Amino acid sequence: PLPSGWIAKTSKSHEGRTYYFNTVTGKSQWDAPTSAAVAPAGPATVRASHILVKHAGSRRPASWRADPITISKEEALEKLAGIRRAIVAGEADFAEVASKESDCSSARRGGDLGEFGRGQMQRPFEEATYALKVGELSGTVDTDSGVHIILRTA
Ligand SMILES: N=C(N)NCCC[C@H](NC(=O)[C@@H]1CCC/C1=C\[C@H](COP(=O)(O)O)NC(=O)[C@@H](N)Cc1ccccc1)C(N)=O
Repeated sequence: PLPSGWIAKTSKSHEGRTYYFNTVTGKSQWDAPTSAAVAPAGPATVRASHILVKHAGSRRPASWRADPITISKEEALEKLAGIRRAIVAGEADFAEVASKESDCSSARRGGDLGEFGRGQMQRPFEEATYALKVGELSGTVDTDSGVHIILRTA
């Protein structure tokens, strides 16, 4: 059997040759994976809150806060850096700032996204969250939705 996370697939472009696809990392390879090759999966689910600042390049440049959202990505990064500094300095409470500033519908829950497992969030968001210890605050994380800071809560 294949190590967990891997599936065998039949290649369409190489006369039906079998190849191997890792459903966690999205990697494909010709040779059968050995168990050492499996990426560390980490816990089945994590819980996090986030603050999302969208910008003109966001995949959906609109939110409960503003429609349309027209600030540039640079401005969004500056805004988020200011928010992060205030939180780290203890001058602002994460949930309070999320409820006022986050362009995600989770704003109404203080940024709380609830629990999620691998494969649910956009990859950069997932990787950043799984890399955090519980209670740790991420740096700025870039996804197609915009720029985020993430607080891992479980
Ligand atoms: N709990 C889930 N599985 N819900 C589906 C998540 C879909 C996932 N979302 C993301 O990866 C980013 C990072 C976190 C939020 C988010 C994006 C957007 C905002 O960006 P936009 O889509 O306008 O570009 N907010 C959401 O999705 C919200 N439903 C998240 C949420 C809100 C309230 C309660 C729980 C979850 C994706 N694969 O696109």
